[in-house]
Amino acid sequence: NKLYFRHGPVSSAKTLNLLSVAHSYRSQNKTVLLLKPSLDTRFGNATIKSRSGLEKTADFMIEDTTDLLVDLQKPKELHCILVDEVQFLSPHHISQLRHITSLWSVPIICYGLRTDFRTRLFPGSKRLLELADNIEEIKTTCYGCNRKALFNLKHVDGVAVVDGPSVQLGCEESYFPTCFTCYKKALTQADTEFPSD
Ligand SMILES: Nc1ncnc2c1ncn2[C@@H]1O[C@H](COP(=O)(O)OP(=O)(O)O)[C@@H](O)[C@H]1O
Ligand SMILES: Cc1cn([C@H]2C[C@H](O)[C@@H](COP(=O)(O)O)O2)c(=O)[nH]c1=O
Repeated sequence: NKLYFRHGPVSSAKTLNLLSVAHSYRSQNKTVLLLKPSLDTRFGNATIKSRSGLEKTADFMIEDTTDLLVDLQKPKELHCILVDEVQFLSPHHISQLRHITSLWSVPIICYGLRTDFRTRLFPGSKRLLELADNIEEIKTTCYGCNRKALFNLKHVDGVAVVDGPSVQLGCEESYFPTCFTCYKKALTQADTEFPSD
């Protein structure tokens, strides 16, 4: 059974896609487990919510200390596991998900960001790129033009930034999906260098 990584920039409808897949399984009386990192508290602890307004409750929250191979209980019948905000999981949790696909014979579909606002891979996303059978891009347009968005531009008080911690929960007021050209332009306007190598 396969491990999937469906990645896209902020606001590309990743959560909407996850909720739609969950709905499809459940409408066929199939069992899905919805997982998310406990770090993501934006919409209340166990809520998986899309900007479209749709939401569902997570079945299991993954803490830093969670041992998925011990703490996650397999239901009698299980057809799929869906994981939201997967960029916040540790590489170890990603490895454990990889093992669960074969131990439980179940597909696992992970949704999340590939890179942070500094253009760097999140550690969990890096591990997924290494371990996933299937890597799919969820596309959206740049907020500044009509090209495809690739990066996540962070604004603080309306000014583009590339400094600060990788993780800071937020919505449209902080992060915008952008193409390379608009990302670079916003940094230039803020007198900030493109992240160095
Ligand atoms: N008021 C709205 N009604 C319907 N769809 C919306 C609304 N606001 C945003 N959306 C859509 O929701 C999607 C993004 O939501 P979400 O699933 O939260 O994305 P992501 O998980 O990638 O951040 C976009 O496709 C956007 O067009
Ligand atoms: C780019 C970026 C994002 N985050 C946070 C902001 C949100 O809480 C989530 C992304 O949610 P979405 O459903 O994909 O919009 O991640 C962060 O902490 N650091 C970043 O660099």
